[in-house]
Amino acid sequence: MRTEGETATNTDPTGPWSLVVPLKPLARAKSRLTPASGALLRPRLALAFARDTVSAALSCPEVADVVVVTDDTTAGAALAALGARIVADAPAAGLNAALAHGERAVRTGRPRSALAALNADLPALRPVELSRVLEFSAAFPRAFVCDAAGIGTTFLAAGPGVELRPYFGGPSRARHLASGAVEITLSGIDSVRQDVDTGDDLRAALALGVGPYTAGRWAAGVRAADR
Ligand SMILES: Nc1nc2c(ncn2[C@@H]2O[C@H](COP(=O)(O)OP(=O)(O)OP(=O)(O)O)[C@@H](O)[C@H]2O)c(=O)[nH]1
Ligand SMILES: C=C(OP(=O)(O)O)C(=O)O
Repeated sequence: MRTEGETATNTDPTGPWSLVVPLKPLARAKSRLTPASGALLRPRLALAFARDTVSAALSCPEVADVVVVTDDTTAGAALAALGARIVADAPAAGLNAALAHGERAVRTGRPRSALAALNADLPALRPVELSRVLEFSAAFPRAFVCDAAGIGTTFLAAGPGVELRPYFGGPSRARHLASGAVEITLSGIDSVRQDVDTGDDLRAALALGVGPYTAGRWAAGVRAADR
């Protein structure tokens, strides 16, 4: 594990980043949130989280493009309107297959691109914090950020010409460490770590300060017009 103060092995700048954001169909997304949100609000919150995540990512000066891998047409249209490129989840074989598919889509067009996977459930994501993570990651072949719970992963980066090799899902922090990826232990990147799976996670994200889509959706709840 490397910390902020340690010497990096390669300080070459990697140039602009491509981010791959996976998103499950909204009808199935964020199922663990149902007890806190109710069944009607849950898919709308899942979309709001993705909009805030993609919007913050696109605001980072280091980010050249954001590729969203999803089969959800509603989410695809909403995220394309923000400036993301939408790629169908053609493998339909789960999260890591979707990320590998997104990686191929990026590298077909930009073979030497630095690339990172970023979960779509980071509604408090702050561009300045993601920028720090990208800058730090640029020094290593592969690097990751563990989630707020300290068990999973919210971000995994691969430098130019380096395969992403994602091992997301459940206790992925240990798998990413075992795979040789460097854990990013920067302080002050809470917004990059705060994924939202449960009601407690949502409360933590709201306390950090969520983006406008999530704030608006949470405040409005499920309006009569949405039913
Ligand atoms: N394209 C794609 N994205 C996925 C898939 N599975 C999970 N994701 C996305 O991967 C990220 C992390 O997934 P989770 O935190 O487990 O989110 P989730 O699957 O919606 O949550 P739960 O239903 O509560 O398990 C989120 O952005 C999900 O939308 C998949 O099979 N395909
Ligand atoms: C996708 C992951 O976990 P979760 O489903 O708990 O967000 C992960 O952390 O790799």
